[in-house]
Order: sequence, then C-alpha cells, then structure tokens
Amino acid sequence: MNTKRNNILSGHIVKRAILDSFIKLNPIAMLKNPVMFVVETGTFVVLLMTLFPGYFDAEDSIGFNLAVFLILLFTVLFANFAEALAEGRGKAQANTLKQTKKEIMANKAVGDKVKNVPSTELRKGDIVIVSQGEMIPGDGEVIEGLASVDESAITGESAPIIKESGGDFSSVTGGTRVISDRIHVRINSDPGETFIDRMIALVEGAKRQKTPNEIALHTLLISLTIIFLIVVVTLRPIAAYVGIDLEIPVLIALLVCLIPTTIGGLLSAIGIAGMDRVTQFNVLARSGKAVEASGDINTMILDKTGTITFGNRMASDIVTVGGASLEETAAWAAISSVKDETPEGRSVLEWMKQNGRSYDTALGEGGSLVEFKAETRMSGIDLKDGRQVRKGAVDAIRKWVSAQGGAIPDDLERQASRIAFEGGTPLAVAVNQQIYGVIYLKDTIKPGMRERFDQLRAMGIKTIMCTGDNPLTAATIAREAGVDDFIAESRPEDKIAVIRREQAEGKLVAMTGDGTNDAPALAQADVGLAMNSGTTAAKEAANMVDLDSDPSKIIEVVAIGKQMLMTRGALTTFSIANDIAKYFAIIPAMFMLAIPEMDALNIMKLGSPLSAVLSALVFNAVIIPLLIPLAMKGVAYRPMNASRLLSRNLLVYGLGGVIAPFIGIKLIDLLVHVWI
Ligand SMILES: Nc1ncnc2c1ncn2[C@@H]1O[C@H](COP(=O)(O)OP(=O)(O)OP(=O)(O)O)[C@@H](O)[C@H]1O
Ligand SMILES: [K+]
Ligand SMILES: [Mg+2]
Repeated sequence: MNTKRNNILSGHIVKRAILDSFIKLNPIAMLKNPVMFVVETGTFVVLLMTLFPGYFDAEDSIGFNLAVFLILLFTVLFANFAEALAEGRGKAQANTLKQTKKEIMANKAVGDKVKNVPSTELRKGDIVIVSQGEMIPGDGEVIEGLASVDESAITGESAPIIKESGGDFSSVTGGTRVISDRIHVRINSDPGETFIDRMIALVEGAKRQKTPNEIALHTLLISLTIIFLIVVVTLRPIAAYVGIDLEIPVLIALLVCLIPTTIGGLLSAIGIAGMDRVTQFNVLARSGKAVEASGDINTMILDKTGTITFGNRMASDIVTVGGASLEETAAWAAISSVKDETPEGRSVLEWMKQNGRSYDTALGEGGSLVEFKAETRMSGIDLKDGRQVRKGAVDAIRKWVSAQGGAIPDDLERQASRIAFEGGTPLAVAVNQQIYGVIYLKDTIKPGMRERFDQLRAMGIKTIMCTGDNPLTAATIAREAGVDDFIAESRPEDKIAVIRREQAEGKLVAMTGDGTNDAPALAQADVGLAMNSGTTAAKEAANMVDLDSDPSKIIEVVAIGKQMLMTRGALTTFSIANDIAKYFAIIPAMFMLAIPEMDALNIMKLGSPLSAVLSALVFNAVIIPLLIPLAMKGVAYRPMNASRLLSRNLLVYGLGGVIAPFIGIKLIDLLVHVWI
C-alpha cells in the first residue's frame, strides 16, 4: 500500500462522504448509533409538525419548527459525514488495492510439467514457479531457490527484499514481483483469503467490530440518553400540572441538547481514524481491538538483536584462549561458519577475507552443517573425520565441551567478559574438547532508543529486553539503551513465560517477533506485532503485521493506540461538559416561553427565548463538524503518566467543554436574534 496518501481529504473523498451522509440516514442503519437514532426520530417528529401544522395545533410556529427541523437534520448529517469521511480514506485505499489484484497467470507445477493457469485457480498446497520479471500469483512460502522481490505494491518500499527457502525470510505475498532469479513457491491461501483480500476487507472497514472500550462507552451513552429521555418526557406533564405548556419541538430541542450527540456523532469516526492511522504507518491490524489494546499496554517485551540494536552483528575481532594460535583459532572459526548462512556466520568469513587469512575450505565444505538454533545457541559443522566444530554462546560452548570431558581455559571468562562489557557478543569456538578462542561480534544500538524508552516510561510502560545473549552483554545494552529490565540467555519458551507472568499480574503485554519460534509468544501477547518479512506462522499468530518489518515500530503502534484512547476520552469529556452548559441556555428559555416574568433566569442575556433555543441547537450541531479534524487526527499527544494525563485532559476538555457553549451560543444568538 502506498504510504504517500497525504491527499486524504481530496475532493473526491469529501464528495463521496457527502453523498454517504444522506445514504446513512436510513433509520435501520442508524440503529447502531442509538444517540443519533434518537435525534433522527426527533427530526422526523418535528418534520411532521412542520408539514401538518393543523393536525398538531402548531400553525403559529411553522417558521420556528422548520428551523428546528433543519438544524436537527444537519446534526444527523454532520454525524454521518464524520463517519463517512473517516471511512473514505480506507475505501479509496481499498480501490487501489483492488487494482493490484488483477488476475495473474501462474506457472503451476503439475508432476514434472508446468501448466499455465490463472491465479484464481490456485489452491492451498499448489506449487508454482516464479521467474525474473513475473508476479507472484498468491501468498505462499518459498520452498526452493532464492530471489529478490519487489514488494512495493504492498509496502510502498521500493528496495527489493531477498526471499529464500528455509529460515525467517521465506514467506512471499501475492501481487509482488520477482526481480531476479527464480523461486518455487508453495501456495498457502485459497482464493479470497489472501493477504491482499484481507487487507482490502480491513481498510474498507467492512468487518469493523466495536472494540471493548467502545462498547463500554456506548453503554454509557445509551444510559445517558435514556435518562435524559425520561427527564424530558416527564417534564411536560409536570409543567402542565403547574399550568405551563411546553411545546414539543422545544422539548425535542432540549433533549437533543442534553444527550451526548457530540461524542455520539464522532465515536465511530475516532475508531476508524485510529485504525487508519495505524495503516498509514504501514502496519496492518487484524482488528480495531488490537489497536485499542495497544493503547492500554503496561509491559513491552523487546528482543535485543534487530530491535534495540541494528542486528547486523559482525565479527570484528577474533581472540585466542588457552594458548591456541590465532592462525588455528581463526581457521576453526571460519570452518564452523562455512555453511552457516546467518549474518553472524557470513560475517566471520568476511572477517577472514578482510584480514587476509586463509583456511582449509575443502575441510569445511565436506562436513555436514549443524544449523544455528536459538535453543542450542550454537552452530557449526561435523567433519567427515568425526571431529565436531562449534561456535556459539560462551556458556553453551562451555557446557558442550565440559560434557565431553574437556577443560575450560582459564582466560576464556576474562576474554568473553571484556567483549560482553563493551556490549559485544562473544562466540566461543571449539573443536571437540578444546576451546580455541572467542569471536567478537559487534552490534550497534539504534540511535534514539534511549529517548523512546524514556517516552515509554513516561507513558507508564515497562520495557523488558529478552535476549538469547549472555547476561553481561545484555546488561550493557540494556543500560545503554535505557530499558527497564532485561532477561538474558532466554530461549523462545522463556519469552512466553515472561508474558504469562506479566499477564498474571493483570498487565497487558505487547511484543514483536518474526520467527516461527516467536509465534507462540506473539499469540500469547495481547498485542503481537509480526514482521512482514517473517514466517507465515509468526504472521498468523500475531494480531498486527508491520509491512516495513521494523521491529521497533511497536513503540509507534502503542503511541497511536494511546492517542486513540485519549482522543475518545477527551471528546467524551468535552461532549458531556458541553451538554451541561447548554442547560443554562435552554432551560431558562423554555420556562420564559411559558412565563415571561422568568426573565431573571436568562443569565446568558440571550436575545429571546426562541433565539436561545435555536442558538443552543445550532451550537450543538456545528460542534460536530468543527471537531471532525480533531477526531480524525487525534488529540495532541505527549507521553506522561495516566493520572497527570487525566487531570490535564479534564482541565482542557472538561473546562473547555463547559466554557465553549457559553461563548458559542452567545455569538450564535447575536446572529440569530437579528431574524427573530
Ligand atoms: N550463527 C550463530 N552461530 C552460533 N551462535 C550464534 C549464532 N547466532 C547467534 N549465536 C549465539 O546464540 C545466542 C542466541 O541467539 P539468538 O539469535 O537466539 O538471540 P539474540 O539474537 O542474541 O538475542 P535476541 O533474542 O535479542 O535476538 C546469541 O546471543 C549468540 O551467543
Ligand atoms: K448534545
Ligand atoms: Mg535473534
């Protein structure tokens, strides 16, 4: 999806939203927004009274009733417009996506032949062959080969990405293009269930479900509406009892002013815009619930390599231990890496080249690879002659060597600690029972990490770095980056344990990951952000996917979630405060209409009772479109703790909400009073 979507409020979207505002008047659709449904019902009643005044004994007030009808109609239209506008961007985006979904011809492998079939005929499990220049016909996993793929159609990022079989970079997305080489892909989604399909459904908001917080707020709004409905309905007989005749349109105006129309009109726009803001960050959220949960996060689990650091850990030095020669130590380091395809492994060979060192390549090539695993924290090669060559985390190698009865060189600890103290990762190199030396892997902390963690702390979020690395390295990086806590030598299952522990304390937990072994933890976390470059398993388990595959983006996602919750809170406060203030305009006016002597109640010194009612109603209507930009953009967000935030918001939006109507209604009254 193209990130360049700044033409948000293009004329086209606005036009479409205006049209939709009328379509949304359909009362059945309106039922999902009870506050506005009440307003619409009132509008209809006043319309009847305007059209058939004789029937209602309302000939004298046709003009006034017509004005009330129009203002009420606009109140509903404005609310519809807010929602339609928020939906508009998603719809426009969905159209663009649909265009990328053109039918593609696929080379399907059938036995040892290749058949040309349209992509719509592909099913889960089919194997397709995609060559240079061709589009990948469906979502799947590379099972053979390596290719660079242009994913700009979905990520907006033009730099090609290497996709290869096995490991964490094997998943491909339909609609992206192979720009070099050739891959075999096993399709893993049926038509209509692809990534692009899901993305379209998502941005269209077709399946938008109310989030838990939204539901709670809805209940509150409905309760307030019912209470005010009862108040207003009982007001008439009570007034009649003391001889005051309250007009129905005035009572409807009162009701509409009292019920929370501002937030009722903007609520769904806030939710949609929040989702949209996440999408603009190139993050796909499975549901609004996920976005909202990210706003309530208390704990964030981050891994070190690739999230806090750049993750391109490079061999920068090799030191010897136990009196081994540098010659042989470097050679064994290289041999252990000949078949290790991880960046760490490749960097060892690169170091050899740059330092002009050679080793017995054939010896390594002849052996069989012992792949790096997060569980063993080692990698290496089993040579044909039976010797086992390993490199890996120092404690893992130490255990491995001890288990074979080997001795641990005295200077191993010192060398490893020195590297770890500097924030580097020491990898010990061993052959059978002998440890030869240590590889110094250097990694750099991403710039600005400390500021980000400071912000998170200010938001009241605890950060825990979980790393497979040793405690010393972990401590150094944790200190330099400014995370609150760290867990070293953690295996994948340890991450789940940390998440469960936090959740047991009633906390909401976020985490990022990309590997298949991250999948369980991603599923366990309340907010799991998977990298688009990651494995299918990780993406399926997570409730968000980052198209740019930037693990540190979880920080932004949480900020967006917080902003969405705050916007909703702020506008609710504003709306309710507002309604209270309207009391002072409309109640005195209502009684003054019946008993002119009650002029003393007119504390706002409004022109006339009728103009007071209309002014309050106009204010009530126009505040909705005036607040649309705020609802869509979100309130200005500064990280601070929850209670300070609450008091600040109460001050700004609560007090602001009380004062605004006094000024607004007074100004409108000055204008309206010219006519009546
Ligand atoms: N290619 C490799 N060969 C041998 N050992 C490795 C290799 N890559 C990493 N290690 C060792 O295994 C440990 C665990 O690696 P892993 O990638 O699981 O975690 P990590 O990258 O250190 O931490 P994080 O969880 O923050 O990504 C590393 O700290 C390192 O000591
Ligand atoms: K209102
Ligand atoms: Mg790692």
